[in-house]
Amino acid sequence: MSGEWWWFRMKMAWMANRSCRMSGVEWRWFSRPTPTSFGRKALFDHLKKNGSAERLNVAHEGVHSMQMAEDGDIDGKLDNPVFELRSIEPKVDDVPFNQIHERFAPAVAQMIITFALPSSPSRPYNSNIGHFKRFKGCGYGVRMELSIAQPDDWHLHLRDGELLKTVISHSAKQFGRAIIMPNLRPPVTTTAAAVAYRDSIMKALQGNTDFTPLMTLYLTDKTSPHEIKLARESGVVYGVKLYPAGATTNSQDGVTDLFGKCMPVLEEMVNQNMPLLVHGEVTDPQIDIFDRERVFIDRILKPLIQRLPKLKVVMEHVTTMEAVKFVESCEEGCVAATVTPQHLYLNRNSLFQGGLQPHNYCLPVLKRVTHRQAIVASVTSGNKRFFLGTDSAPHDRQRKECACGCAGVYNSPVALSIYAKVFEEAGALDKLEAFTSFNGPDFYGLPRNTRTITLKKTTWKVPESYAYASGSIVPMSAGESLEWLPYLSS
Ligand SMILES: NC(=O)N[C@@H](CC(=O)O)C(=O)O
Repeated sequence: MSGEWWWFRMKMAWMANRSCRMSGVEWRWFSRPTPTSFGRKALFDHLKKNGSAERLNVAHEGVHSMQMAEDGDIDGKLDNPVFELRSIEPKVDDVPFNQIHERFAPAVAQMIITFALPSSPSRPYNSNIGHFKRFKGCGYGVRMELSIAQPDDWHLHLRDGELLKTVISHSAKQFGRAIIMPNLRPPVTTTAAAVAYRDSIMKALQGNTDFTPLMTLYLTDKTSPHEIKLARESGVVYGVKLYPAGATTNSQDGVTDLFGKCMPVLEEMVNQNMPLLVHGEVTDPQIDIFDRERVFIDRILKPLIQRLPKLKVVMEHVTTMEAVKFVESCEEGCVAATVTPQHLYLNRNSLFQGGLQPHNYCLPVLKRVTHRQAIVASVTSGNKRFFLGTDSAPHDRQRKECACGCAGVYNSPVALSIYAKVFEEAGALDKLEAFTSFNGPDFYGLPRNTRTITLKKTTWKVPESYAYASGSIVPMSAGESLEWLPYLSS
């Protein structure tokens, strides 16, 4: 090769319904010139002659994309690429191509693999190199991208004032819509307050109308059934949040008498098909903090659902195997759950590793690894009852790193990268899109987003903090390297 880097990109539309004919494909690409070198046409003629039917399917996909690449979106020249493609038997010393298939094929709307064919080290070789090892004796890289329907965030704390202005873009850059939690000070207890809060969010968005806040009301013992009617009529309120009084940040005005004073409101919510969004922890000081979710299910959630089987309920930020089992046992479409990045990715060791870690402290608190594993198993199984809800909950650094630190993990900037990582590690990237982008709107009876977002498998470093006028916020995984960087298509 002529002292240049050769790039070509093979773009495979591995749609779900095409995946089976890909099965069993085993390809490796060798970049170095070998005794038999081919131009592009010769390569595919060769494939036709030597490949099996399945292999030819792959080759045809390849032909399309090479032509697309030639049309100019590729970095480099393709006039007469010289390379050899060999089919090989499974085995040997590096990651086989069929792992790409195993991990991605059923899933992914689209995957782009970039092979860099270096003949000179003059260009940086390691940019965009994915997690695939280089093949022995030859250099090339693989770049991967997942394109999925744009996700929504079904549990988000945006706060107000300066904090709102600081965090809003992190959500609006990635998510189409978000359920906005009402635990401000004072809490958003009326439709009028929800409308006003929505206005301030829209203002903070500074003209970005692609992001839609879905407002919620904060349930109290005093909420009236009439307020639920108003909420429904407003067209901007999508749920009512139940905070047991004292359970978490800004919950002091929450509910103390669910089965008494709140019952008429809950009945009206059934009439209005208005979902109840539940912070599922008891506040009984006798109950160990790690058991509060489990006990809540027995004492509150099960009896509630028995009394009002048609009430739509979202168990927010599930953290235990009991919670996922319970949600799985309920009627699909009636009871669902949001799942945060931290409860899928961390366990309670992360609170204490190397000293107290306040930025991993949230409520419900992180649990044992066995709970995390159970949540991962349910969510990555493709169960429609589970969907993305970050519970991203920013607090000023000083309010986290102090003698009595607030609960809440700020995860908006890293959420999609972490979800993708968890699904990838579970071998379930094919289930990611339903979790991030389909199950939520389906449950809420809203249309799925039509835009797409691309997650690029490239390493990026999470900032240590985000500064704002009165302080700074420390994100989840601050300073760590992550992959799967999201880009919204314009
Ligand atoms: N998750 C948290 O730890 N904190 C949330 C409240 C909540 O959802 O519990 C917050 O508003 O800070």
